[in-house]
Amino acid sequence: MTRKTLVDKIWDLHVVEPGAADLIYIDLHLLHEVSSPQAFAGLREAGRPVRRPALAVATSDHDVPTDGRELPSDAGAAKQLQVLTDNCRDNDIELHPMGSPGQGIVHVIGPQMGLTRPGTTIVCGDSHTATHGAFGAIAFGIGTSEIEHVLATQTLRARRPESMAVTVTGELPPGATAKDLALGILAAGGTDAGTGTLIEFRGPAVRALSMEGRMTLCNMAVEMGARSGLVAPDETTFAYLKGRPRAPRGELWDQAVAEWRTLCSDPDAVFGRELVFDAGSLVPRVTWGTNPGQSVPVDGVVPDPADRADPGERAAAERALAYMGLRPGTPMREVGIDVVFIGSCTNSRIEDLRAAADVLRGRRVADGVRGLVVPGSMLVRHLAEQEGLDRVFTAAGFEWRMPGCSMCVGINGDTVAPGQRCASTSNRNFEGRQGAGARTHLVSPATAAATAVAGRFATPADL
Ligand SMILES: CC(C)[C@H](C(=O)O)[C@@H](O)C(=O)O
Ligand code: SF4
Repeated sequence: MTRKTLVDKIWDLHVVEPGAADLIYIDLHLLHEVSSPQAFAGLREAGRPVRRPALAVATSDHDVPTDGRELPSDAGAAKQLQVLTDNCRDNDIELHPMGSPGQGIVHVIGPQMGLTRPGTTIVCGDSHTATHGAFGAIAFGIGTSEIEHVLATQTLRARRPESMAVTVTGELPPGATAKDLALGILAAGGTDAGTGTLIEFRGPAVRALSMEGRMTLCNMAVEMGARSGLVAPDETTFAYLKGRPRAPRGELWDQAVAEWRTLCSDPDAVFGRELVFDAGSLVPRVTWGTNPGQSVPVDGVVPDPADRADPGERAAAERALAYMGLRPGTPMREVGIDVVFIGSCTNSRIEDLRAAADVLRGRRVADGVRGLVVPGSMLVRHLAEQEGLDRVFTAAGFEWRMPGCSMCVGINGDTVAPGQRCASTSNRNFEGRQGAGARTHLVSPATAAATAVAGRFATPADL
């Protein structure tokens, strides 16, 4: 009887050469235009080919305009997209460029194609690679020199991460979503609770989440300082993957599922760290500060920094409130907003758009509010249009955009103006993230939609 965590089991299966940092085999390497150019340049200079081009898949997501233009107005962004195209062509790597049916945010297209699979190792030059962990994969972000190493060898030198268990007990109450759960766990544990670990999310409330909800949760594991997060695969995982274009078929499918069923932590596995969170009393949340751990219930108030005993925390809270332009004690429901962004690899999948559209059907955004819906991929956009969601959004006064990272990080030009307040379904509310001086409040898609209608923070139940 072993006492291994799921992370250790998957890791062990991938060790090519043990060491202080192991050399591990990488099953899937995802690429985008922002973090890959130098890695390809390094290979070229060294005269080395890409070792396993068939195990790499690239997409254009961060730089792409989402307003229908064919090229970014920024010359640097246009160049980056062209360089990715050239690198993929020269190295025989599958690319989903702007405008193509498979294009989308890298963390949205991997799962939707059935490329993201249980028990695999997945890397990408992007911190939110953790999203893929929802399928029971070890998936984490890497730096440029590591991208080059993976391209050249299909392996990576990496320290085995410590396993952390985040056990979510109880049941999510109606109205509370996976995003609220992620924000709740972050508020409870803080943004360093998982530093250096790989978090296994488990417990009944996690099992009850859809695959898309699990992706939202794992996406935000990195905001707890973790290298990544994962969820052991189960029937929900298999049902999601079955029939996807790149998923195994026929006999291979049956074999794969039989193998995937063995992927779980042993009952008495030892975790380096543990956090237990009760989902039973969770309500929709909204961030008030400048890190994702600083959130309160939507029916709460802006906290008072003076209540913090720790001087460092107090100073950080004061600084956050100054940046956010908020006064302690203000009910969040009285805080007016200028922009609502529904998108990003956290919340731009079809269930997210359905949740937002359900709230917006037959309603209008408040006067003066700008609303943007940016689907995570061309496929999500297409599915949404088939269901008529695009018409719900446009009738409500939202802009219906082309897929990409967009206002999550603002490098494609979709930004929030200085001093403006944005209710955003993304994962980071750092200073300047959505534009210089922009004030970001992280919320779920349902809360974002209700907030757009009310013009101030609101939940669907408030409308
Ligand atoms: C541009 C990219 C490397 C970056 C990341 O690593 O996460 C971005 O996706 C982000 O979310 O800030
Ligand atoms: S959507 Fe945002 S968080 Fe996700 S990869 Fe793009 S920029 Fe990063």
